[in-house]
Amino acid sequence: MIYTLTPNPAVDLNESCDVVAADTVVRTRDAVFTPNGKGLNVAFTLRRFGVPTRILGFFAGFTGDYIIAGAQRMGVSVIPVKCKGITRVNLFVSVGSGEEYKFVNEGAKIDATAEREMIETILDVADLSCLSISGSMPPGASVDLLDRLVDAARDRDAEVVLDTSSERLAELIRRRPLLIKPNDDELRDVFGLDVRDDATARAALARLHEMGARNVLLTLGAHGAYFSDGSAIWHAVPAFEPMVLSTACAGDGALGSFLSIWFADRSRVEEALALCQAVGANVVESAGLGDFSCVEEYRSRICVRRL
Ligand SMILES: O=P(O)(O)OC[C@@]1(O)O[C@H](CO)[C@@H](O)[C@@H]1O
Repeated sequence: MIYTLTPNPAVDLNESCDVVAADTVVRTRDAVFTPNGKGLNVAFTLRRFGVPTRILGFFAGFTGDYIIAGAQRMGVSVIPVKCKGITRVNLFVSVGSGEEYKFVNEGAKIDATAEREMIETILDVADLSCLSISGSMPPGASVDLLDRLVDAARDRDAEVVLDTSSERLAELIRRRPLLIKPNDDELRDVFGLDVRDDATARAALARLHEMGARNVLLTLGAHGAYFSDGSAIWHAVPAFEPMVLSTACAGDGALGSFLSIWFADRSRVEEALALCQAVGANVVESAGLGDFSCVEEYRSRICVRRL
C-alpha cells in the first residue's frame, strides 16, 4: 500500500476579494476551509482513483483533529502522531480577476519524541510498499529527519517518493528514491537548474539522474510536466487554457494521479501523464483540490509526446 506522509499538514482557507490595500479593512468572501497538506492531498487523489492509501503526519490541536476527521470522512484512514500546539491554517486569497496571494504558516512545532514515534510508526505499519513524503518540515524538526524517514522506509523494503522543497533533496536523491517531483522553483532553488524548453529540460533531467534520481516528474504549472525514467523523456500539457481560480494543491493532485497509474504499472507513462495533467488543470479551477468533475473530459485534451 502507498502511505503518504505529511510532516506539516494544514487547514487551507481559500477566499476571494476584489482588492487588497494596506491600512484598510479588506472584506473577503467565498471562504472555504478544507483539510490539507501536501501528502494528504496526494492521498485524497489516490483514493479518488481507487488506490488504497493511508495517511501519516504530525497533527496538533483542534485544527489537527479537524484534518483527521475530514480525511476519515473522505474514506482515508489516518495514523497520526499527536503533538502540542495547533496545526497551521494556510490562507490562499484570489484577488480581482487573476491575482493569487498565498500565506503559508510555519506550522506546529514537533520534538524528538514525536520524530521517534513517526519512525516507529513507519517501521511498524502493515503492508507498506511505498512511502510518499510531501511538503515542508515543521519547526523543531531535526536537520536529518527526512533522511531518517527515508531510511526507515528503506528498512521496510518500501519505495520512497519525495516531493519537498527542502535543500536536503539534493542529498537525498543519492539514496535513490523511486520518484522525485520537483517543480520549477524547487529545481532552481535546490539544484540551481532552469528549464525553459525541451533542450534545457533534457539537460536538467540528465543532471538529476547523474545525481542519483531514478525517475523524475517535473511539474511546470501552465507549461505542463516532464517525466523522465533515465532512458526516455515525455512532456505533457493541456491543449486548452483552464480558468485558473487557485493553483494551490495542483502539484499534489498531479503527483497523486500520476502515482495512481504509474506505481502499479511503470509502462503506462503516457496514460499517467495525461491523467496527471487533466487533474492539474481541473484542480486550478477550484478552491483546494475541488471535485475532479472535469477530469474525464480533460483527459482526452492533453498533448503527450515522447521527446
Ligand atoms: O508548506 P508546504 O508543506 O510546502 O505547503 C503546504 C501547502 O501550501 O501545500 C498544499 C498545496 O500544495 C496546501 O494544501 C498546503 O497548505
